[in-house]
This record gives sequence, structure tokens and C-alpha cells, in this order.
Amino acid sequence: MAAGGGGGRPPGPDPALEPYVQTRIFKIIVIGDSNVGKTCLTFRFCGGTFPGKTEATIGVDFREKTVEIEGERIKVQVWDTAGQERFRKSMVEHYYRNVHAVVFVYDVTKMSSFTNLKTWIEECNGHAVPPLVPRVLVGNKCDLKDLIQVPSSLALKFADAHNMLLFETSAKDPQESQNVDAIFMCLVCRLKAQRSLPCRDAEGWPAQPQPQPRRLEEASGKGSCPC
Ligand SMILES: Nc1nc2c(ncn2[C@@H]2O[C@H](COP(=O)(O)OP(=O)(O)OP(=O)(O)O)[C@@H](O)[C@H]2O)c(=O)[nH]1
Ligand SMILES: [Mg+2]
Repeated sequence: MAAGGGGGRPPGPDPALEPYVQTRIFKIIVIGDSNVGKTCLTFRFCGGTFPGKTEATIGVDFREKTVEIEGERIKVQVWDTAGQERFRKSMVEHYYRNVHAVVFVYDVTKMSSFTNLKTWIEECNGHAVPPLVPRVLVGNKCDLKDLIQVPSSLALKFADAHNMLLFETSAKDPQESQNVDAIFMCLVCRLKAQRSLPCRDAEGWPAQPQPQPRRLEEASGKGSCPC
């Protein structure tokens, strides 16, 4: 028989007396053409590895990672969406509902995935995503150096025109993993800053000017908030 008996609560502080700390959840959706590497990027961020084999995403896959920024634990809920129209059409409304940030992905070795970005942006705009919802642009598969079709200068111009940060990276190359983390951490930092402000607009978002686009090289700070 266990010493102490009487119900068996383990020794230590009474949970009822501990301060209740709510973990905030930020929903980030990842969209773009099929095969650009959305699943691999989200896998790299949430799981720290490159998946050996992937299949086309059907509907949506959820991945989560809890991060700590300035002493606050935040749950990042990543929605890895399907690029193929037939696998996504019934889900589109769900993707955009209450979204906190959007990651647009193209494949640097496939020009059509870059030119199609305007369709993805139109879809996003068509779902009334508030302008203060931060958006970033990600060129993936930079490890395939000899096959690059989308020059950085072109991507940067596009990102600037749409008020987005640009990240060029590779889900596959382990040396790029910090850069993949920076994509999501940058968004989380921005959301944390926006959402801790006391003055909010009608949709619950702080009445602040749009964040200014930053250059690629600014976003790759080591060990600190990429913003
Ligand atoms: N070389 C290289 N290949 C990659 C990289 N990221 C993804 N891939 C490959 O690209 C293919 C497609 O990757 P996925 O992550 O499944 O693509 P997706 O965008 O999720 O595709 P859908 O689910 O159909 O929308 C796979 O064969 C991956 O191994 C990368 O950074 N470099
Ligand atoms: Mg996928």
C-alpha cells in the first residue's frame, strides 16, 4: 500500500494554486502550387528533418510546434495545404478562417510556380484576409543550384510589390534549417508584437500601419528574432 494513501495526488505544489497561463495559438497557413515543397518545409520547421518521401497532400495536414519568445510560450499551428485543386476545393474556406499569417511558397526551379503566385494571392484576397495578417514569400529548393529558373532579383521585386518579406531556402539542405525556422519565427514575432498592443481595430487586430518589407539578407539573423 502506498504511503500517504487517501487519493494519491503526487507530492508537489497543488495545481489548483498555480497561476493559470494560457498558451496562445497562432494559425499559419502555407499555400502554393503542388510539388513546391510545402509539406517538406512544414516538416522541417515542426519536426526538424526532411521527410524521405512525401505524397501529395489531400485537404490539409496539421503540424504544431511550441516556441518560446521573450519568456512566452506560443503554439504555432501550421496548416500544410494541398496544392492540387482537386484535393483542396472543399477545404479552402477552412484554410482562411481566422488565419493569423500566410506563407506563399514557390519552387525556385520552376518558373510556373512563381508566375502562379498571383493566383494564390488573389485567392487569399478573395477570402477577406485582413490586411494586417502578415504574409511572406518563400522560394524553396535553393539546393538545386544548377536548375534555378527564378532569379532572386525578380522574386525580391515581386515581394516588395506585395509588401512581403522574401526567404529563399531549402527544406532539404540541413544547413538551411535555421533559415526555414526564421520564416515562421519572423511571423510569430510579428504576431506577438501586433497582438500585445492595447489598441485594436474592429476585427481584433491592432490599428497599426502595414509592416515594411525587408530584404532577404536581413531575415537570416542567427539565434535571435529574425525580425
Ligand atoms: N531538392 C529539393 N527537393 C525538395 C525540397 N523540398 C521538397 N522537395 C521535393 O519536392 C517534392 C514535393 O515536395 P512536397 O513537400 O510534397 O510538395 P507540396 O508542395 O507539399 O505538394 P502538394 O502536397 O501536392 O501541394 C518531393 O519530392 C520533395 O522531396 C527542397 O528543398 N529541395
Ligand atoms: Mg504537401
